[in-house]
Amino acid sequence: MKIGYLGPKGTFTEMAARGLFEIGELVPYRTIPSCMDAVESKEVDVAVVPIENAIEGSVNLTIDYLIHKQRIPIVGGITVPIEQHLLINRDGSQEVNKIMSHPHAIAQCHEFLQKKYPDAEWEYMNSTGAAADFVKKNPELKVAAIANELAAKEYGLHIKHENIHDFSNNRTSFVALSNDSVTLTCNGPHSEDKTMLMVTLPSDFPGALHQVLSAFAWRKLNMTKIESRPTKTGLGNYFFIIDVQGLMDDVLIPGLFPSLKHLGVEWRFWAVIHAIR
Ligand SMILES: O=C(O)C(=O)C[C@]1(C(=O)O)C=C[C@@H](O)C=C1
Repeated sequence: MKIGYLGPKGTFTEMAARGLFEIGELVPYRTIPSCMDAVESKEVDVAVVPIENAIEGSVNLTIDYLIHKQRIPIVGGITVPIEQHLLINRDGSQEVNKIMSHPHAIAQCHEFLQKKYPDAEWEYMNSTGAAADFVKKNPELKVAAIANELAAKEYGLHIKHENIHDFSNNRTSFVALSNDSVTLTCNGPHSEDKTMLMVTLPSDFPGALHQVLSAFAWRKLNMTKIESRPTKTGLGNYFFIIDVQGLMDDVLIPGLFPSLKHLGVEWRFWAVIHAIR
């Protein structure tokens, strides 16, 4: 089995892919969309991409691409603890005037950067691994990467500052996308199993969202997230992403759908089965 992931080597997504699948060939892609396109063109059997970070919230690129471009089924998920380090070249300067990383990784370390490197420039990269790769390839520059321990090993970089993320409970959830049924490193139900629903209201009228949420409430469905995203059809047009605890085969979630239909709501759902870490 070929597993596409947001590369290059040494990203958190690689860690997630290794946690989700015991066997398979890992194929790195430069961006989240190219990784998802590779599933549709059958270059790979499955793609692993980040979907939500505990500090920064949703990975909008993944959600929007999943909804507007490639509606690939979610076949699994995993949540990975995120520990960020500041990496520099072993043979390079100890001085740092530029810090590179994925935007989420930079945002997760704002306090540290403000305190330790208030004058350093930031440069956003496609992934933490891409930043580490750049630092490795440019020893003459005074650059550092925010990335993980795997990247430090992979690119032979020195950890100048360890655990620089501002909040200790930093975690990111990743999903596996595939048109086929795949075998996950997963055994039985998990407390983080959830169903993700995309809900579009029939029209904008007072209480429309309240009516939809009532259908969840009286079934005692535990919503763990609700978020609005633009439909991209015009200013002020939004749909909702709703996460509900439990899987589709639970009795209560399928029972929700007739009510949504009655309210004229359009919906789409994905079951996110979590691998055991
Ligand atoms: O850059 C990486 O290593 C990724 O896997 C991407 C990503 C993200 O999209 O949020 C994943 C986990 C961390 O939160 C930082 C970056």
